[in-house]
Amino acid sequence: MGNQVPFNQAIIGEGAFGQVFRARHRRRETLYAVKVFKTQRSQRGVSPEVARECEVGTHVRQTPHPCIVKLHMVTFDEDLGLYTLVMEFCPSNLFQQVHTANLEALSKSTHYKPMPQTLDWLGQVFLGLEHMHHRLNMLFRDLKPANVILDSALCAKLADFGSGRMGPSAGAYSFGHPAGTMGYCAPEVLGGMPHDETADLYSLGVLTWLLFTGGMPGTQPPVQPRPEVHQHLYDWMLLRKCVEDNLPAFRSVEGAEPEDARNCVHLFVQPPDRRMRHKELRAHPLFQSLKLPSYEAGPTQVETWLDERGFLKRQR
Ligand SMILES: Nc1ncnc2c1ncn2[C@@H]1O[C@H](COP(=O)(O)OP(=O)(O)OP(=O)(O)O)[C@@H](O)[C@H]1O
Repeated sequence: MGNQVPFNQAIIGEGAFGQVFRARHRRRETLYAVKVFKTQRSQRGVSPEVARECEVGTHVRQTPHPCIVKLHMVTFDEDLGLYTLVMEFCPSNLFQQVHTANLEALSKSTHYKPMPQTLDWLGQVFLGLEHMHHRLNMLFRDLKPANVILDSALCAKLADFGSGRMGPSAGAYSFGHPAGTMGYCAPEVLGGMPHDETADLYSLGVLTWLLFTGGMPGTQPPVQPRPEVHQHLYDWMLLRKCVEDNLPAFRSVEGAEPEDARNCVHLFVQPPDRRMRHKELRAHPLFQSLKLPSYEAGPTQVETWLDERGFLKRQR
């Protein structure tokens, strides 16, 4: 990439703190995604949010995992005051997949049909979270479909560390506002209460529900605008009601029974002390057919498992 300046046409997207560009290596044909953080000229140094994202990114880069986006470089240019993350390029994400499946159902006046890879994607997200929680002692805190990106072999990877943090949280908001995204983030995070890895597992429950039903939590507008935390509790109650009443219905997915999926989501959307943890999820009937690599497995064994299931990107 050297001194190449990305063209406008190569912008992939924009987050609260930076833009993501697609870039091609000059000699090799490899594509990269480059996240460049916005800085304000008047400001001395970068914002604490950006510094946090880069700190978390640096840890992820040092101990990589096949189910977390590969970070090639985390750089800081002192003269320009510019932080940059260079990542592997992933052409799609779970939000796009669910959205497309919903549009297809609408256009054919039929019901949402989950992608056949659904269970594998959930297994991959689970492994990425397990690595973050237990190997890196880190919380992700913004698990949602748009932050699960898919590489060219359709392998799911966690991306966007802007809400991540090292270790559990005592509850206070780090940057004056709660981490995460409404509808997906656990009520205790939004309520400013202490939280740990079970907060990410709550979001995994929402993601599971979404992939199996195509539904969107919180899409029903509240009668009156509510403070954020009330809106979130409303989302939580709505989701629990949906799971209990089977609305919208859990659909069949290759290798998984809809009833197992519903039971699994139910165990995730409980209050934190009653939520399933990693060990229980590994033993849950929904995940057993995946034969997940053991917790002790290193990246090579995880790659072998991905290869056996048809999700390994071939190096060029
Ligand atoms: N490695 C990647 N490959 C391809 N696209 C990516 C990659 N990383 C991020 N993107 C895409 O770039 C866009 C912006 O991502 P980014 O993480 O900056 O922001 P966000 O999640 O949209 O917002 P925020 O950071 O405010 O939560 C998203 O559409 C995301 O899917």
